[in-house]
Amino acid sequence: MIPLKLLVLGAQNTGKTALCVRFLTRRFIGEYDHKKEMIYRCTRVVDQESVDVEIMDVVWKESCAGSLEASIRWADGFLLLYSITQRRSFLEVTQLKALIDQTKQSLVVPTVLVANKADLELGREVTAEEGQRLAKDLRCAFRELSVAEAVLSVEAAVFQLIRLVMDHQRPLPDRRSYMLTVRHALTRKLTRSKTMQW
Ligand SMILES: Nc1nc2c(ncn2[C@@H]2O[C@H](COP(=O)(O)OP(=O)(O)OP(=O)(O)O)[C@@H](O)[C@H]2O)c(=O)[nH]1
Repeated sequence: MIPLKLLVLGAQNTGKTALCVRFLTRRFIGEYDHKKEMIYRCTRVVDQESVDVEIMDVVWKESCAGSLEASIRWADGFLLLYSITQRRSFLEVTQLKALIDQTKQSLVVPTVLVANKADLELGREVTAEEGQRLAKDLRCAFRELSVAEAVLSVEAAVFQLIRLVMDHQRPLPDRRSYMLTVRHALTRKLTRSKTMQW
């Protein structure tokens, strides 16, 4: 089976490695000393289906635009991270998403925007509402969480992305998002024709 490829992206110090390690081992390890790009491999059961997953953790300092684009081309889905204690990392998300859309040449790219370090409320520089608004603007799902404190939220975010990718890879008429669009269009049409009968 071809593995499903996820890329974790975000500014420096947002918790990218912490999130990968948390998802794979369920443990939170405070400090990491890895200087190379890493690809983690695992198998998870999603909706009764066994799925092979590869997760790439890009080391920010090393990633020049060219290699970042190569990593984006490699990936099927994206976890875009920022830290709620670092407004700069929040502002960088827009640029990263633009690079993803441009590289993928698509406006529908499975992406979950993750606002990390929710345990550091005292140092908060970005509100949850701002995160939600940005996610909507950039056509992403949104999760605010703490990799340090909540393993279940980390799993939920990654599983949400896996489902988005699986849905995206289905033939068009089988996609949940496609079906929803059709359903909404039909409902609108029905409502209009009922209004006309009155
Ligand atoms: N309080 C808190 N600290 C966190 C959380 N997630 C990560 N950290 C800390 O934030 C720092 C950066 O975490 P990393 O996982 O190395 O971040 P990174 O994005 O991979 O960093 P680069 O590899 O430099 O790009 C570390 O000191 C982590 O312990 C969190 O949810 N809460």
